[in-house]
Amino acid sequence: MPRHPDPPAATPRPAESADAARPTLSELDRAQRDDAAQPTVSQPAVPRPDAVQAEGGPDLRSAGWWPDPVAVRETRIVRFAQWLNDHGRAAFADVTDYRELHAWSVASPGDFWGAVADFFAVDWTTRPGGTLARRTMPGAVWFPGGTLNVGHHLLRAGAADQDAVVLVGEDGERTSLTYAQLRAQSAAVAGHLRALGVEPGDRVAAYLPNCVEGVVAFVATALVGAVWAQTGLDYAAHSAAERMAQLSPRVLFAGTGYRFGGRVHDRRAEARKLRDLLPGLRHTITIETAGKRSGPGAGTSSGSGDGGAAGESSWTDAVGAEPVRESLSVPFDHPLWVLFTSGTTGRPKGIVHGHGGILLEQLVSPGLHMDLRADDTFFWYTTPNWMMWNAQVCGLLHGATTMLYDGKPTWPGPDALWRIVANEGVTVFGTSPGYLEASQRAELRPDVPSLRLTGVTGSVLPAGANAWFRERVSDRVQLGSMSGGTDICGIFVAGAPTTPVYDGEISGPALGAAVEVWDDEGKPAPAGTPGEMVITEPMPSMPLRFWDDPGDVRLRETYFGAFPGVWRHGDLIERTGRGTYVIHGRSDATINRHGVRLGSAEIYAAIGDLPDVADALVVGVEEADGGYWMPLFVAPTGDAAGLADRVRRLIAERASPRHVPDDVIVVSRLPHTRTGKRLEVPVKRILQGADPLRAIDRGAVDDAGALDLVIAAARERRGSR
Ligand SMILES: CC(=O)CC(=O)O
Repeated sequence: MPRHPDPPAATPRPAESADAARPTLSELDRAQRDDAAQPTVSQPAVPRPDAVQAEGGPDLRSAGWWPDPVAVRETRIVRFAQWLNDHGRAAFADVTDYRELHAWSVASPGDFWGAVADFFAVDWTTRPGGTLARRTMPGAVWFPGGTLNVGHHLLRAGAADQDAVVLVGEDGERTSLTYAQLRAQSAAVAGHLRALGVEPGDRVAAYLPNCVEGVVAFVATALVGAVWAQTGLDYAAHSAAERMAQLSPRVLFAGTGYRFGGRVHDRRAEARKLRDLLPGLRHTITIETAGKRSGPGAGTSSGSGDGGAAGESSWTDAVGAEPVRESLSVPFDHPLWVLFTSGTTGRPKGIVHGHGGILLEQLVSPGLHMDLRADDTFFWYTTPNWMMWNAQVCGLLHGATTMLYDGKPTWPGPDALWRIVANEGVTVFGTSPGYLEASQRAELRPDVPSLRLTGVTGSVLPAGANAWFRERVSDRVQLGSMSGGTDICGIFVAGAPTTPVYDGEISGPALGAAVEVWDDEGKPAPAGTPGEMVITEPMPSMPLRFWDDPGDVRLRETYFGAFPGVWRHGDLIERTGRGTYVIHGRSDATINRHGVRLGSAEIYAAIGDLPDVADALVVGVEEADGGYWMPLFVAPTGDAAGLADRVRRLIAERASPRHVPDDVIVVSRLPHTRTGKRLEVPVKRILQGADPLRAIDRGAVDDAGALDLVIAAARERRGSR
């Protein structure tokens, strides 16, 4: 297979410098197929001020944030639209009009993704023979014949002496690597993997906290064409094995400990347990992470490195190995990593993504939607268990500095993440709605002058959090809510530098995402009516397959079972009259009370700023006798006297009397997935009679004791009704 020459030392190439002399991917593609024969999709639009006035549309004064018309001209998304016009690939009347750009991106997906590859100067080893050779779902064929390597792209864009990765620990310890160091270390670790006998397509597992070594290990794995799979070090060994044993990894990178909530958690024994639970494992590379100072006997024995049975080596051995001189060029659809679903419904499914699809998605989502550039410091609070870790590392594609934090977001106080933003000069910051709400409850006033964009994802951003952000953080900084998922390691709906932000709404469909809202019969739902979010055109980062799913049976069932040929994502979503979106929750957790569909998000939003509610969880349970029960669990911040009545009153006032739950049950704490998501579906299933051990993988829950509390409290209340 051809290889890229010497990628670890590659000189960064300026992005957006496509070679005009070569045939463009769209030209190649047009020769292969007739895009015009394909159906186009109806397009939602995000209105501009002039357009809105002309159409007598929504009152723009209700937009909480509006793009600066001068500043947008400098954004990458506008430069992309201008570039499309200049190269005759599109003919936009207004390059700052997001609606036009989006409509084009989904009417001609092959042209769009091909243009992305050219605009960002994707470094093909072998140029593909077209862009979208088969436009079907599942089974789309993207960039046939093209070969490349994501690892090479992660290393090429940053300046040698610029920080590539910075880790801040809970204790304030700071570790960093420049791009030159990242290149050198990942080439060496790649050499170590090769010396251990790792072949393209072999799996490399990681059991690590957030650490710079994890980034190096991932890049190294990609450079040799092996497949990365990671579970955070906070998972118990058997839960990590439930994910990774499916893959029979050859090599395991294992950390020794992590910090969380002011404590060091020594994980050496757990790592040893995991090693014994992975069939076919040949070698473990131990990385001394936060547990290194926690006692004697850290498992760092310098080992054989010979690829024999159960060898061991240290990180020092790995970075001291003979470096590879080149990355392995692999086909567009060569597997890059396996991401796992959160495991809240049965055994975690392994989602396999490819080099080319992830590269393109991660050029678009941070590069165009977040305007990420080489001079940015990009910090998204995440754990290695969540796809946002993968997305954040892809900030390297843009030459940015990627910030990692290992610890609790509210330790030693609720402002922990804001302090990192301030101290490190973070320019693009990502967090969860929950963190913003906690900041609001704590009445913080973060002083973060470096910030120019904040993103949130993971759950629904209530309108109150937008207003708080404007008043207490900045009215200059765009606060963009977005939603996509592990399934594509990317976004379906999001903001962009050219779109306004309306409180509690997501600004529009993401580029390349043909988002529609359908009713249960598969007909488009009118604006203002919640329905299923569907995607009607293929995207290159859709899963190549699920791990161990012969004939793609589970993959088809998961995404294409409801509407053949159309991706049903499982989100209950509404398109507003102005073309923005409101997500009401997961569609399988929808509350359907006496025929009225209610989104749990409206209930959370109604009580989100109540200072005495720390957390809430609502479910709707269809009962065996045909009845319907809707309990709301609340965890109080302090004294719970009178809380249930206050909660009921507020929901009736701010949502509607229909949203008032049948019961408000106060519990001391609530469970989530380890990525911070509410456990609506498993709790509902358990209350409907499912076996708790089958309804959820307890290892995927942050506090399994809290889950038991919720179930016991619910049963007790139901018994007394
Ligand atoms: C981008 C996302 O949608 C992240 C998530 O919620 O998993």
